Amino acid sequence: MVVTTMQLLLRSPLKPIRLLASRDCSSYVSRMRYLMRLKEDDDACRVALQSGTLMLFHKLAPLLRPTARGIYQLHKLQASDVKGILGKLGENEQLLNTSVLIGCSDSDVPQFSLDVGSLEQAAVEEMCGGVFIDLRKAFFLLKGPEAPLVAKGQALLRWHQTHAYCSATGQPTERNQAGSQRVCLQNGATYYPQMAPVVIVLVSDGRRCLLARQSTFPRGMYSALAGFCDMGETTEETLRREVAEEVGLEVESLQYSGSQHWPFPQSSFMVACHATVSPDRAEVNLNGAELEDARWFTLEEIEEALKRKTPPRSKKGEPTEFWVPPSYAIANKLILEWANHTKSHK
Ligand SMILES: NC(=O)C1=CN([C@@H]2O[C@H](COP(=O)(O)OP(=O)(O)OC[C@H]3O[C@@H](n4cnc5c(N)ncnc54)[C@H](O)[C@@H]3O)[C@@H](O)[C@H]2O)C=CC1
Ligand SMILES: [Mg+2]
Repeated sequence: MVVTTMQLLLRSPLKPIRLLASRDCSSYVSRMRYLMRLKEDDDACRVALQSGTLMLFHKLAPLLRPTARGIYQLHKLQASDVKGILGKLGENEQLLNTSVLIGCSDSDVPQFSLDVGSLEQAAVEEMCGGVFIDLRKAFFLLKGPEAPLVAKGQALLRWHQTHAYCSATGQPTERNQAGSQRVCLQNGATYYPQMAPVVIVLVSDGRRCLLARQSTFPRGMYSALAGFCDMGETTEETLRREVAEEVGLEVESLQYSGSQHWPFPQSSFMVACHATVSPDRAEVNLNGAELEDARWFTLEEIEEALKRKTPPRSKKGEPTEFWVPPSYAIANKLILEWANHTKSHK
């Protein structure tokens, strides 16, 4: 059937998305109100910093702590620990005030992140018993809620490092204590941290799913198709355009799956969907300028790839086994959902 008009169907539009309820709803509300206050009240935020926990970064690489062979955790420090490190390494204690507020733990402890890129990396690592690891690698090592926390911490620090000046006046901007905004000292314009909206889509023909790779991806890794939204586009329009541009296919239906903040390249807001194409109109016509390869994968191939929890190693010259993004990446969630759905309908 030739699709002449936009036939993108959002299936089950009224199906509710269940949120993980906290054990005590009122404590969730009070935590959110507390965070709101810290963003508005610089003095309260400075007090909170003294009793909060800090995640350290060095030139945007997070500090992790090895806990057992191959197992790492985010290394969280107290303000007093950080002051001690700054003092021993001859750095002004005021550096602590460049921390940014990230959140609040379930036990009501405010969480901050701080970049100590001005200090010698090895010296900080030795004093903390940790190691600064590139964020992409850290995503393979961290489990549970630590990965989104570290992503948020890094993204906010990066935003401050790249928004020191007003884009209208060229004059310096000044941050509030929480780091939730910056204001131009000349014209008073307020800047807030931004994310670029991206649609990520796992296309299926009912039997197989379509994954692609860019030449910059690590060897052997394939992911779902993704693309930035153009100004004025809806999610559906971006999805339809990106699939057409990148692989020359026309999608027939889509279903929303979830969303995620992704700290690369400068903070993206990923909107994840499943989409279908007709099996008799599934021939890929690759846009070689954007993608190195795009292929249909069977359920068996996907199940094998999902078993690999870390990037496979291959000897020089040998082809690398096919693998998919780490479990924290929303692409992984889409692939897992597709595999479970396809298996249950076999
Ligand atoms: N969390 C996840 O599971 C995954 C996340 N991603 C992310 O999705 C993002 C978008 O995917 P791509 O295929 O690269 O997008 P894309 O297909 O739109 O192509 C990227 C190109 O779009 C242009 N562009 C337009 N607006 C842009 C903006 N705001 N920022 C940067 N470039 C912009 C640039 O020319 C850039 O080279 C990537 O940055 C990647 O990090 C991609 C796959 C999986
Ligand atoms: Mg793309």
